[in-house]
Amino acid sequence: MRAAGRRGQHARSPVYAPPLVARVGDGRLTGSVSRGSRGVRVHTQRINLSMCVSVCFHPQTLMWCVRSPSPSPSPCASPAATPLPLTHSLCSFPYRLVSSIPFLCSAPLPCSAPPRCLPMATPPPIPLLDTASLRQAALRFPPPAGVKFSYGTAGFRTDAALLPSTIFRMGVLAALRSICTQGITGLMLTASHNPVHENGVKLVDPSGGMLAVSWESYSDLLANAPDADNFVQAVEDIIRNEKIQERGKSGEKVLLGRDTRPSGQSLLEAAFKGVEAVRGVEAQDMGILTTPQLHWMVRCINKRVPATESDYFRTLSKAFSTLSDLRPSGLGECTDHENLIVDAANGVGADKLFQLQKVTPSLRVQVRNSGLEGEGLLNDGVGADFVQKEKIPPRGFDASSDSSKRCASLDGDADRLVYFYISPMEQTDATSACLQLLDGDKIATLFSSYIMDQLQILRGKSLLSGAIPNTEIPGFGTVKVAVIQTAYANGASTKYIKQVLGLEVALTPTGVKHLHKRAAQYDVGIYFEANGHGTILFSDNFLQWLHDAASLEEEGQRKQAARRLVAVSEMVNQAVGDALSSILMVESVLRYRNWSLQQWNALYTDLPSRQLKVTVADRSVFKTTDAETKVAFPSLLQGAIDTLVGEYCRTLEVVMEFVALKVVGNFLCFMLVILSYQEVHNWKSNISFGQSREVRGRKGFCEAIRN
Ligand SMILES: CC(=O)N[C@H]1[C@@H](OP(=O)(O)O)O[C@H](CO)[C@@H](O)[C@@H]1O
Repeated sequence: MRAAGRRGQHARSPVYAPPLVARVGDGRLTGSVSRGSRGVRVHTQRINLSMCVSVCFHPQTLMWCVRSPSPSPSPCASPAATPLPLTHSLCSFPYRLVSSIPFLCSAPLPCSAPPRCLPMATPPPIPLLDTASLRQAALRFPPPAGVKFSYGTAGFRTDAALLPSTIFRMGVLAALRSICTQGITGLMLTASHNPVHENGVKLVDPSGGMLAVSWESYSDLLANAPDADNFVQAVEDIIRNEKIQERGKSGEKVLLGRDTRPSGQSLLEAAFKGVEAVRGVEAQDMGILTTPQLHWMVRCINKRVPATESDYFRTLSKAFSTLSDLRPSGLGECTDHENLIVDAANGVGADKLFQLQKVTPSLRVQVRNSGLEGEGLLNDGVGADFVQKEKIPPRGFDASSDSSKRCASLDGDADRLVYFYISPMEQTDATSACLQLLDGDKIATLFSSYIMDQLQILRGKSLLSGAIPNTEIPGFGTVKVAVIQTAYANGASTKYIKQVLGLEVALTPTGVKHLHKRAAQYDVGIYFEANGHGTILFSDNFLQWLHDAASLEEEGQRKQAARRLVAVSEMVNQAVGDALSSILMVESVLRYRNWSLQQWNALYTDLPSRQLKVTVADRSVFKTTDAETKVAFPSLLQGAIDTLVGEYCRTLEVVMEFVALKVVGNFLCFMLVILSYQEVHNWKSNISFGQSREVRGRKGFCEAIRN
């Protein structure tokens, strides 16, 4: 908005550094203040309101005035309206002062007649975009020919060389999302567990969670626009569709993070250019981070709590110490004298673990596969995905010298965690050593049993009094607790959680966005995918009660249990699954129980299973239902799978749970059945799974499922 004052001695000299922010209706009004010959003026940067206003500040009376943009050069010619005191809530208008500014200046009253507020029928459009420069910027990042981008379970992921246009465009989208939600968003450059030559992008909503599902189609739309003109058109469509023009405030920002991939730096440039192509939105480089750290920062910054990387480490470390201090007496010394050996997948988790360890001396960790020269490539024969799928030790681990040791694996961006140990050869019937995997399911049961213990204490019951579903706690009421899993969960874990812990288990499709959303419906929602993604969520209501109980209860067991749960809520990432905070949680629970990995593993025995992955020409052909446990299309497929499963059940005497079908949307993933796209298309004419070329081409279907 144009400043009204004549240029004079004081014209445009800034008076206040702090930004001035007033909330107006559902928009926010932000401006800087300067002193002109007519007094002190507030220059608004952006207004998206049902009425268009400027704000001026009456220095002698400490008054605010709000007026319409003047059609004449002299706004003071407008009829008078009563100025409103600074401290006034401005409620005669739909205005609320959200931050006041210190009064520093005493210039003369600017106008003889204060201006008035004048509603305007249609606000003039405030362009977010300079379409010409957006087009110009987009021209610098042309999309690769013949590539179709598809927003997968958690964003885009492909060969890094193909990504600059997509990253630029996701920068634009993250900026639009920031304006639309009036919050700070995030953009993480990572391809997680995928090979080092790939990269990708995950977008973070102001809640700290994944990008809203309703915006995923915009991502596809932008990423696949064939040229700059179509891209600009698509951006304008989104702005219109989401009515973004009317929502803007200032202070919109996108936090940018990246993992250690070499392609990260140049893709970061593309992301910067994308964000800054949207007027008024700032991009802030947060440096090299784990994916969960960026989610955590976005969540915290939007909640106005300290959100730097040091804050992250400090918060985790403090909660870990609290849990150590609250370890029940009488358990004796911890059995975990040995270091935990962590395979960091040659990724970002290694350095972050070093940093965490610096502020958490009682965490005894030895890091391997840290990505240093000579240690190997990111995710190559190492990391949580490798260990979980292959069930063999990662590179850098030796079956004999590391046997029985406490080990864990992260993935490349440290949002997955699995634990494992290698059984000594004499304890296995095989000729080679056997890796004992403690995957996301085992972690979920460990966490759930700990949470249930604490609830039992809060309930005033003995820990031995058995399963307590939906615990009634004096002073709070019923605490709704559930464990959220996907179709990949091992049936033995589900049975244990339901029957031994007495907890509800909910199934959702694969992808953190689904599990997280479901977990948030409970007072305590523990979610984990078998691959090691997961966390524990607490409802605001229950957390508030826990805080009160932790401070108000008399010294005793109940107070301790409340304090433990508060510490858990601070240590375990509330935005997304986080391998580093999950390590601290696992270590805390093992210390609390004085358990070794072997004792933890003995909670239940996994049913044997094998996961097979088949690349198909077009995964979108396949539709699943019942949280991905059944094929809905092609329609004959499920019947054939059932028949085949039935046959193998008979011949191999395998249990039904072993052969349940698991299908995932990102690629076609069967726990058991192998088929190819071509075969699905020939389905009606001659398909017989057991005889298919793919099946014969491997070591054989029977052998595959026996492993
Ligand atoms: C944040 C997120 O949703 N991550 C997804 C994604 O894992 P990444 O570790 O982010 O690659 O793909 C997995 C397999 O499809 C799925 O299990 C998981 O939930």
